[in-house]
Amino acid sequence: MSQLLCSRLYLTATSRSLSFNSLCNKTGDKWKLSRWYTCYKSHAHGSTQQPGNAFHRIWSLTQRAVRHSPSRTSKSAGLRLILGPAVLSVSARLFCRVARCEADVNNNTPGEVIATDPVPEFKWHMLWEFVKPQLFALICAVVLAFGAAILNIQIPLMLGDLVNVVARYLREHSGNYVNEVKGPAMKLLGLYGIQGLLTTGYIILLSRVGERVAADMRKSLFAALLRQDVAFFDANKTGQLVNRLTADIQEFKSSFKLVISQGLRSITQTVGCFVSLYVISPKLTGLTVVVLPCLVGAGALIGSFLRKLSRLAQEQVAKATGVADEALGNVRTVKAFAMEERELQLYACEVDKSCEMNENLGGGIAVFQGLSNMALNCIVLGTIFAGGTLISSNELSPGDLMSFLVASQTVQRSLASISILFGQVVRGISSGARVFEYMSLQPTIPLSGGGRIPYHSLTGRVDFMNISFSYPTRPGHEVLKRFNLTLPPCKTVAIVGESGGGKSTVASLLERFYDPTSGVVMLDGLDIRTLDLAWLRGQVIGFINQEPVLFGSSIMENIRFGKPGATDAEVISAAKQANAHRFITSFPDGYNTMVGERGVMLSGGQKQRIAIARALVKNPSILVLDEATSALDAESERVVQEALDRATRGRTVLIIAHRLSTIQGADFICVMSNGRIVEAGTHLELLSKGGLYSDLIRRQRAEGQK
Ligand SMILES: Nc1ncnc2c1ncn2[C@@H]1O[C@H](COP(=O)(O)OP(=O)(O)OP(=O)(O)O)[C@@H](O)[C@H]1O
Repeated sequence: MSQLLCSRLYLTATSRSLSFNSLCNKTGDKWKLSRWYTCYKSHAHGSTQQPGNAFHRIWSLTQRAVRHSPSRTSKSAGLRLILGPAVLSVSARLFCRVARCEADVNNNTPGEVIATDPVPEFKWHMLWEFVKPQLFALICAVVLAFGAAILNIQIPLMLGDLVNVVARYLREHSGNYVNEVKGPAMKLLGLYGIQGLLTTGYIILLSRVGERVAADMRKSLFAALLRQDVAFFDANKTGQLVNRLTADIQEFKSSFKLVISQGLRSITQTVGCFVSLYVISPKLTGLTVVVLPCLVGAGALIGSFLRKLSRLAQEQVAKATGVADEALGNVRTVKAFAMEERELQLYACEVDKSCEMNENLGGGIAVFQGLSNMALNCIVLGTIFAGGTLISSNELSPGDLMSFLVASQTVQRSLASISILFGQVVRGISSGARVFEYMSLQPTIPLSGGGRIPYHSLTGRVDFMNISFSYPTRPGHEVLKRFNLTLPPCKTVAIVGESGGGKSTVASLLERFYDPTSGVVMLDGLDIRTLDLAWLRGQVIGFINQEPVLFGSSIMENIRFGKPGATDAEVISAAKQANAHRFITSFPDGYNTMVGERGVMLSGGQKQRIAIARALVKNPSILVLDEATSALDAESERVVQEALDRATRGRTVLIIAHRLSTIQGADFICVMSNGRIVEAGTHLELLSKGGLYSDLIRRQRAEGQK
């Protein structure tokens, strides 16, 4: 409708010589946007006032500035009359809601929803490494995008030519109308066609480049994460790391594509169209130069509000997803405690909040689009009024006015997209910086770092010599204190003791998940820090813990995880040793049975036996059993224990156990307390001592009789 009205006005202005000077006064000086913005910033970020009050105060300042302006005109007053109350109420509500939403999100989980970590430095040389393989496609995309933008600058001028031809024909009524129009119209059509082709070309190339860069970054980041040592995963949440792989790389990819497509196009078009505007009419250009920045500034301000609202809404959606994720991931616990209703309420509460935020966002966008449409149409109107005056004084042709209108619309669109682009670029750079930061992290215990593999076959002797250790995440808390222990070749050594005494920590040091703060762990007389870590973990040490984690693939693949190149026969032999072959073959799909996510489709005892088979398939010299049977019922424990007894023959074994009944046959038993060995000997020797070990035995027997 507004376009129809404008075209009517355009026709009136170009056909009649009316004077519209009074309507051409500039209004940009009255809005005092810079003052408004400064006020908004100081109130929004520093003030202790209610955000809504702050907004009203800012608005009244603006109103006062408008009222006291000496050059008030009827147009600005009219605008203020129409827009003032509406904008005031809608914007104040929007402002309050943004502030409230932010407070909500901050209050619910402090420091978790809104990331406050300082943004690391963006590493351009790392980006270059990913862009280099796509350089040719990227250069082609840039050239095509640049070409499309240059052609876009030509369009207003050619449209003007076309209008001039029509106007001349109307004035002179000579020649054939179709012949007159055909030439410029065909040229214009050709230009549209070429521009369409260039646009298609650069978008295809750019999405290819973007996708490939993102895919390479994902692979590289995943490799970098897997390279890190266990201490890194103690300190970083899995969700955060997964977010780097997904959301951050997605954000970076979007920004990357946007900068090259929209950024390049918008800047080229803005500069080119401004030159065209100036060539067509310096006077009209002067008017545009005054009004446009004000509108773009206001647009950027509202846009930043909306982006903030959008970010908060996204974070709230992520929070709701987190609640659902946790409930579904732990569905057995939820059901066991009949907490379905509570989880539903929690989720519904988070979803309602996100719904409210998204509604606010939708409202904000609607207001923004309504206002910006109106403002742009007002500019068209003003240009037609002013252009009509120039036409009446023969300073401008109707075609030139048309060119000017189209070119100025292109400039407005380009400036608007540059302002949006700016925020996107900032977000993209910070996402990229975080991704590159993780990529360049070097593990303190590198998996492959030139460590050696001994030529001789191992005896399997292990010595913990004078070990002191604190976890990197808790440096002040010494878990092991000058700890000494020898695991003789082919013997079974058990560690027992109170909970939290440091038993599992000893196993972690042998696996070299961590390095001791002081002291050495020796394997066959060699410091394990000098040995090849992949060899040590992959071939020398087999590890079975209390809660075996299986992957969501087949039983065959899960056992083969212990030795990637193992033949089917090796896998089956390991399964037999682990007492697992019989139950596996009782399944309809046998070794191809899928075990479900984390092995949920198997019983605890079955999972444990597959884990034993997985450890045995690599035929390790050293076996570490960290409470391998403590989660099982009596019958499962019997079958698993039988498998373990067979598995431990001919190997050096370290058993960490709670249930003392399972380690009575060990060659040597150590009792740990507070990071030290306080008693050591065989079962009978320790019993005869009557110390901590016999205390523990007595307590467990008493508990068993209850
Ligand atoms: N990843 C870790 N980061 C920081 N501290 C840890 C970590 N793992 C364990 N600890 C701490 O180290 C101490 C020893 O833990 P460890 O797991 O070795 O004890 P444990 O004797 O095996 O206990 P339990 O018998 O209960 O399994 C505990 O105080 C524990 O809180």
